Amino acid sequence: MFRSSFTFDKLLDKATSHLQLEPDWVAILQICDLIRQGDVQPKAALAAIKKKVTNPNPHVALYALLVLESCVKNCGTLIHDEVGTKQYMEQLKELVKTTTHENVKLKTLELIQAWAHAFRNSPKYRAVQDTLNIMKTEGYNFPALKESDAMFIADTAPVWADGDVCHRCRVSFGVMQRKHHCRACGQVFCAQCSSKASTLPKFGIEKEVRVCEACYEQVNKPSAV
Ligand SMILES: O=P(O)(O)O[C@@H]1[C@H](O)[C@H](OP(=O)(O)O)[C@@H](O)[C@H](O)[C@H]1O
Ligand SMILES: [Zn+2]
Ligand SMILES: [Zn+2]
Repeated sequence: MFRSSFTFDKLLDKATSHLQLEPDWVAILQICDLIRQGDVQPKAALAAIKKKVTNPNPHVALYALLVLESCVKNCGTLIHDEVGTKQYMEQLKELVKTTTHENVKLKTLELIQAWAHAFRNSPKYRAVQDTLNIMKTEGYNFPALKESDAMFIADTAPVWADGDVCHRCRVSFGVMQRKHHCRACGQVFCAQCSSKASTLPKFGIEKEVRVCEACYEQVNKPSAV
């Protein structure tokens, strides 16, 4: 886990370096992979990204907004649950109010509007639409909506469940019996019931990650010809 968060920080520094002449999409998508694979916690990732978004250097801030945009597009519920909150939207509204860089302001307005459209049928993320409406009444001019900005990948790995016993064999967790999570179904298992690994292309996970016995069978069963 430590190595992954170190990798995450390195990738974020690289993706938001003011020395970049253009977006480093490889680094940006690797950041999304780390989040999707559960290698870095969404809260920690977003906190690090927010620090970069509020960086006084406009290049760093703008690249950080691109990272944020990609995470929302590619990491699904894991990220939406954090970004779609009143608290997070207030932070973005504050950025629009305080930034002295027109392009940072414009990009942030663009994101708020795209997310409000993307989450228009999700009461859970009501705070996004509310923020858009409030800012419009406060006189902020939003750019024209680009439908493509509001298109997110549909399938992302499920949020991890919690539990005191293994979802498969019911053994109780403790000091000698550690919890593990299957990246495919999100359930919690003992080591014996989640000892296998598999790629999960349907969730955009290209590296082998921990899966439970049932999901391993499901993902690797020979497809019916
Ligand atoms: O080893 P621990 O200190 O118990 O921490 C556990 C590991 O981080 C597991 O990662 P893994 O699924 O990749 O094993 C994770 O699924 C559990 O939720 C954590 O409790
Ligand atoms: Zn078990
Ligand atoms: Zn599973």
